[in-house]
Amino acid sequence: MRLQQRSLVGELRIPGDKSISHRAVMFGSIAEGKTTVSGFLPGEDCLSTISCFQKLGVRIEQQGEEVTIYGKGLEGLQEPAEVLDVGNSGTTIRLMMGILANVPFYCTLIGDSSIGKRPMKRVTDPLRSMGVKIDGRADGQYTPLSIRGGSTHGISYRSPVASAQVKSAVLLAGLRANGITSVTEPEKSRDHTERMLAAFGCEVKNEGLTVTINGGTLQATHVQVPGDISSAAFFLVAGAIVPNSKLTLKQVGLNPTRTGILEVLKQMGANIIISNINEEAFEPYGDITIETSALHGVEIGGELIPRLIDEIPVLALAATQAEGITVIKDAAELKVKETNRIDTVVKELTKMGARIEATDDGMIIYGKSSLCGASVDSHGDHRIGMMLAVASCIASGETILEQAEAVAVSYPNFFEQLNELSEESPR
Ligand SMILES: O=C(O)C1=C[C@@H](OP(=O)(O)O)[C@@H](O)[C@H](O)C1
Ligand SMILES: C=C(OP(=O)(O)O)C(=O)O
Repeated sequence: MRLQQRSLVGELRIPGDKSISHRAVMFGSIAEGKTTVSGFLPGEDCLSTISCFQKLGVRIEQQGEEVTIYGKGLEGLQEPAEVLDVGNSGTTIRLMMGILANVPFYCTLIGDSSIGKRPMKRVTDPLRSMGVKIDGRADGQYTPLSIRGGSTHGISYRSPVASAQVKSAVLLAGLRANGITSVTEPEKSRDHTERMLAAFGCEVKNEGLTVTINGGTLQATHVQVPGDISSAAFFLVAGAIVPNSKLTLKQVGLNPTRTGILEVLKQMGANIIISNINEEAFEPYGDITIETSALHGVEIGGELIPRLIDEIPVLALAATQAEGITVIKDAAELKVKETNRIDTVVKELTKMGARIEATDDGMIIYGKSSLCGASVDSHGDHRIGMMLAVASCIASGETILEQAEAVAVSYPNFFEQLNELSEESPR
């Protein structure tokens, strides 16, 4: 795909939150009754979740952003005749394993080549200690994985990583476990599972960094999915770094476990206004306006990292346009995402003229540098692809993006929206 400089002005409706869309389908599939979902993200990852639950015998109808799920409870799931293919989606495989821990039948789980490199022991270890039978490559570290659940018991699990996928898998496995199941994390990760379990009528206790569940049955409900702040992040950074830009992003999720990006951009000096906030919904949302801003470098680490983990590639781009040095630390988790995002960010932004170094747990970016067009590659990672497309908006000359189609994993209409905005003020 060929891309070039442009300024960005206008209003956008950001597509539905990926984490919440996955959970709406999963929880609807194991709830009793008809769950309806509006604002669903029809991205490839969430479509993989739908397809897996259909193979587990759940009737699910999806038309664009509207989904209807005819749940018959956990006991309504059926042993699938085929392998469950999660595609590129870590959320699908890890949360689904937690759900499959509750049922006494056999499933095999596979994914694409990226999923084949992502660590699964973080989930297989605690689930095995609950009594689930799991086998897989490298003793259950990698796909293909096979799982047979059934009679399990609760555990008090202290997770070594702040991961919502690990936390969710263990909590979901606790739904039919004998006794109490709790998870304690080193830092607070996104809490969509806890909020949505409560919305489906299941009691969840939150105490500091510990979440506890004492079994539970889910009742169908309606889920309204807000816009995905991780998708909005690309336009937030674009609005801040592209000259003569002003963007308003409508109805974006503002769950505090996800809003680290807003805190960091403000700290960097970005002009951000949040309006029309709705706190009544089970997931808060509001409109975010951002305009071209003079940014300066910052240090990003600690408890902030899980609250902006997926936004780090695009924050690294923002840092190339900030005066001074930006240090990103405590972010070794980036190495086990769709790609090693420390390596792919550094490699691709260097091609465009950025001064950026990889460290063991993050990166150091020396701003401000002028970026130039180059031949760059998403490496099949949606977030790297979108970050590079935003970089092309400020780069001199033409940028050629290989494997641009990867963006469909989380943001199928990303290029359409980018083009619509820049049509209003071509340069
Ligand atoms: O639970 C979720 O929906 C997610 C949790 C995060 O992963 P980890 O749990 O591995 O941190 C995040 O990076 C991913 O995009 C979505
Ligand atoms: C890491 C991501 O997703 P997942 O873990 O679900 O593949 C992401 O969307 O950036």
